Amino acid sequence: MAEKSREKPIEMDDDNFFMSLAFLTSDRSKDPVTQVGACVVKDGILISTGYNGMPWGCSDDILPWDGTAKNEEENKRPYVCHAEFNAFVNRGDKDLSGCTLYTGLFPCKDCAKLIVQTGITTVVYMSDKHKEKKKYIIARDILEKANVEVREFVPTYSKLTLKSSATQNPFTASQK
Ligand SMILES: Nc1ccn([C@H]2C[C@H](O)[C@@H](COP(=O)(O)O)O2)c(=O)n1
Ligand SMILES: [Zn+2]
Repeated sequence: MAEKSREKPIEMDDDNFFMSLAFLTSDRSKDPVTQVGACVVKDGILISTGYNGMPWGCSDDILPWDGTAKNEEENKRPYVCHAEFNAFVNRGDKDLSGCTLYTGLFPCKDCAKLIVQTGITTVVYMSDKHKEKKKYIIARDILEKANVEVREFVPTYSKLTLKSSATQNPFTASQK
């Protein structure tokens, strides 16, 4: 029987791998506007993941996600646990000092404070779409003042496909 030809497995570096994992994690978020995923990594080993969502036990359907409600308390935004926050909570009792945080969206000021207090030393982000907003300007300042290394992730793959077959390498990636 002729052997099936297989694509050569790709060797994915940490940044591409863990940012892809952050994006895969973000898929679990119920926020129809912005799905954010984050993961915490130490020495190339995954410690924890998180995505944005309502606090445990609070229904996803009681408040509007789109920010259209007049009163702040009727909007989802102040209630949502951010992806980074959830990644910290989900770590259990693991020590985060010296870890790298991968996040799809630049952290807000509250998550920036947690980044510093947990001892995370590097933040890798993909989008900084809120950079003009006060809480993100403050976040950048907090991280800078606390000497946390912050860098933007620039993907080196143009496409990453996840196939649902357990018997094959489920990833195919196209190099740029
Ligand atoms: N670094 C971030 C920023 C935002 N989020 C969450 C919070 C909301 O569910 C959603 C969108 O926020 P917005 O863009 O409307 O300010 O993303 C997060 O998890 N991590
Ligand atoms: Zn946040």
